Amino acid sequence: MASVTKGKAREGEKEAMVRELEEFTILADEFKSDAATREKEAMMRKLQEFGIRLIDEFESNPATGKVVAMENEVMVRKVEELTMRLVNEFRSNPATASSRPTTGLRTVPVEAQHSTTQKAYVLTTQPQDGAHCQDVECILRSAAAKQELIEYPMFPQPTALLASREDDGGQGVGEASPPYRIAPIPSKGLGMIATRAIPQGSLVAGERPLLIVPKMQRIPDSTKFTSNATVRRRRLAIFNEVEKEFRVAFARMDPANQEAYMALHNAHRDDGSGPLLGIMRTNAYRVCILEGEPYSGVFKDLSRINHSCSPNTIYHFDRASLSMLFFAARDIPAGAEITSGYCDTLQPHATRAQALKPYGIRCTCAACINPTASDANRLRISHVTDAVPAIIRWAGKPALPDGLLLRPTLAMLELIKTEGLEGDPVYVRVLYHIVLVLQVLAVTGCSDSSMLLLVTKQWATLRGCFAKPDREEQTKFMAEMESVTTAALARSVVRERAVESNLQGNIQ
Ligand SMILES: C[S@@+](CC[C@H](N)C(=O)[O-])C[C@H]1O[C@@H](n2cnc3c(N)ncnc32)[C@H](O)[C@@H]1O
Repeated sequence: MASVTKGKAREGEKEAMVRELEEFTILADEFKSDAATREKEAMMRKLQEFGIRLIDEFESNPATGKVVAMENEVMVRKVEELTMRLVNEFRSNPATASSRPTTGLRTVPVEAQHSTTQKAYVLTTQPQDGAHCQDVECILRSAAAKQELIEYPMFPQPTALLASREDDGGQGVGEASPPYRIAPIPSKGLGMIATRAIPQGSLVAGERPLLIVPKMQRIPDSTKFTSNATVRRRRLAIFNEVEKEFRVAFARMDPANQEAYMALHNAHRDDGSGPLLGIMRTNAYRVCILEGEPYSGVFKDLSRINHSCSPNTIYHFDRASLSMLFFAARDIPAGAEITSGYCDTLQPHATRAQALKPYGIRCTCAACINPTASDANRLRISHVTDAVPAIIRWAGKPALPDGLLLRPTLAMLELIKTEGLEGDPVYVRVLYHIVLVLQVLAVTGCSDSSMLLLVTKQWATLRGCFAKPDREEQTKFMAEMESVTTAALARSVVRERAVESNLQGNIQ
């Protein structure tokens, strides 16, 4: 299996691999109901995580996935190891051994393994804070997931900007209203249009989902399969069961939210997905992780945002307000379409085109129409790595020229802007590199502080558009700042001494 992950696997091989991994997940569920020990449960979780990540990678990018090839290989080896252990345990476990055939995963009978006591999911309406039409219907895997959702610090906060239905009847005009309207876009269906200029870093929209569901559709405990059920049949059965689950949650939703949900686009009408699942699969954003499991949500307005390979937004899910926040990645003029990236926009055109297929999208943006130069640019941009250690080394060596790192980092920033990738984390990373270099130059008196202030402000604004850094990231950031400042001070002392000795030399 590892050989097909080396980047250039054919479409059929990838599909087979995805199908196999889906089966691992099914197997994982079956096994879970029999797992008696902690070790087995931990194994299951790991296996599922790897399975989910791999399926994600391969579905979104059939050539290499979003991760680099090395990482892919390591992941696949781990999945293989875990699966072997799992299957061996399965066979040697007296509770399951007799019912397990020895002919591989495809023919594993499911019916003998289901726990009838295990509850499949928990339905809850959150946050119930009194905001009209702003409650979110949630299908959660467990009561523990619900606890994790509602025990988040400061939960529930109001949404940052109410959706247009709340304050001006959806007209989208006036300063208090959202700066957008939903309108038809040629050859894209509906889309989101800026009704006024939105400066870089400003909030475009804050909206709670209509429905939150687990991202991975699992086989419910009640599902029965015959021992020779094909993958396709199992898949359809899963779709059916999920649709039933969704229907129960849908029935609990506010009628206005039900109407908004059913009005959304469905690109999965012909693949066996029911209407509720089809709409979820077309419109969902990943929202949060609960009990280690990713969840998706669909939105009345945000799900109208169309794809671009040069998106003009940055978004993250804010757990405290249970809402998705969209920000302008660059200045958005009034009348421009507001867009997001449905795929990894640093990947080449061919890979992006594959990832967009499930949405029925044939992208006609500038980077897709004329991909040769753009692919080369994006490849260069994707190679940007953490340059902080290099900056610290440069700062600590006063003999190295002042412009050594500034010129290439500024050039990279321009390249990212040319490709319209200000919404990608790489842009913030390069801004950070420039801030550090300018700091060193300012301390050594080699640049004026106005540029430093300007770039620092831009970096801080855009950094705030992404999810808050966790404690580990914050600690790393503080340590980096300290190292750069220390190196800059040492550099400036050496420079001052050199100037002094030059002066003395001139006087003598
Ligand atoms: C999440 S919906 C976006 C809103 C949708 N346009 C609507 O009318 O509700 C995704 C669907 O929008 C369309 N779409 C999104 N981005 C597009 C693009 N760049 N070009 C063409 N169609 C696009 C596709 O039909 C896709 O399945």
